[in-house]
Amino acid sequence: MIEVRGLTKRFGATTAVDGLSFTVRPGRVTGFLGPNGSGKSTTMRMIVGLDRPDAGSATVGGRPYRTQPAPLCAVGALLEGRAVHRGRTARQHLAGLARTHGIGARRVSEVLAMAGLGAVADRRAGGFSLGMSQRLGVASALLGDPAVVILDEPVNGLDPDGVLWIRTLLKDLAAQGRTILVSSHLMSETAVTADHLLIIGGGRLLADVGIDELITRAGTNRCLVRSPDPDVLRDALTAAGATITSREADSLVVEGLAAERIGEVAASHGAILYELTPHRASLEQAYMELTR
Ligand SMILES: Nc1ncnc2c1ncn2[C@@H]1O[C@H](COP(=O)(O)OP(=O)(O)OP(=O)(O)O)[C@@H](O)[C@H]1O
Repeated sequence: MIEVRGLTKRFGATTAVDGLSFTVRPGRVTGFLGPNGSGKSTTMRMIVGLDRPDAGSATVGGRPYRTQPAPLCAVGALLEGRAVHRGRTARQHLAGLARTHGIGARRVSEVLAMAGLGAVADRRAGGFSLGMSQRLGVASALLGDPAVVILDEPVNGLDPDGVLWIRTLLKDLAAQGRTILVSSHLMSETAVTADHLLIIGGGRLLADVGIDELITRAGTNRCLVRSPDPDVLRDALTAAGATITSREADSLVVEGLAAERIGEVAASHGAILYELTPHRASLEQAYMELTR
């Protein structure tokens, strides 16, 4: 568990983080969302003791990061601009970190494989692409088998393969009961992986909310419905209280009814469904409205 209370950081006249309080719980992926410059990195840096707060506190598993006896085993963090000695190989880099915590060579090989770096483990990290460097950063974060994982924009620089890898990894880590905090400035990316969202703007908390609740709260319950019986469906859904905002050959955009209810209405009228997709654009809209 991560607990942040009244956290504040100023850089000269800029208040980067402004009285932030939130709790990040285990067993789920928490997305830390906000536009560029909203204070995500600064918050994460304060959680792991790299920046000193002007006010407030952050604890991991009940104690400040700086007082953790074996920090790598308590918190795994990937932060922007993490330094890797360019002349060292990926394995040497990890082995160096491992030595500071009495972690063995076997765990180094394990995290190299987990990060998909097995084949390049003995190449110099200086020649790594941005995506490979990100993978090495994630491998470093997981080295100590930490209960809490903090990743700052891990998708940056990853190819589609890498993006899929990180999504699956985050979900697996959460399913193992770990606490996962992952930042992004993109709702579309976060919505795929996160169960819960912390949305910030101007260093302040705008929302601490489950993804499903955000959709409901935004009141933009929109679904794309494809069917060979669009006329039957249009009439039945309208009668059930929905608004049809668009109609094409075999598809309808339906507002005001949850996907489950649309399915029930279709079944009770014997209408075949080819597709029933809750609109992710509505999440994007809710995010834009919150952070405007
Ligand atoms: N070391 C620093 N010195 C001066 N200003 C800083 C420093 N670090 C951050 N800031 C400022 O604090 C604010 C918050 O920055 P931060 O990097 O935490 O935001 P962010 O949400 O992580 O943005 P991004 O998505 O662009 O990384 C910005 O206005 C930034 O310019």
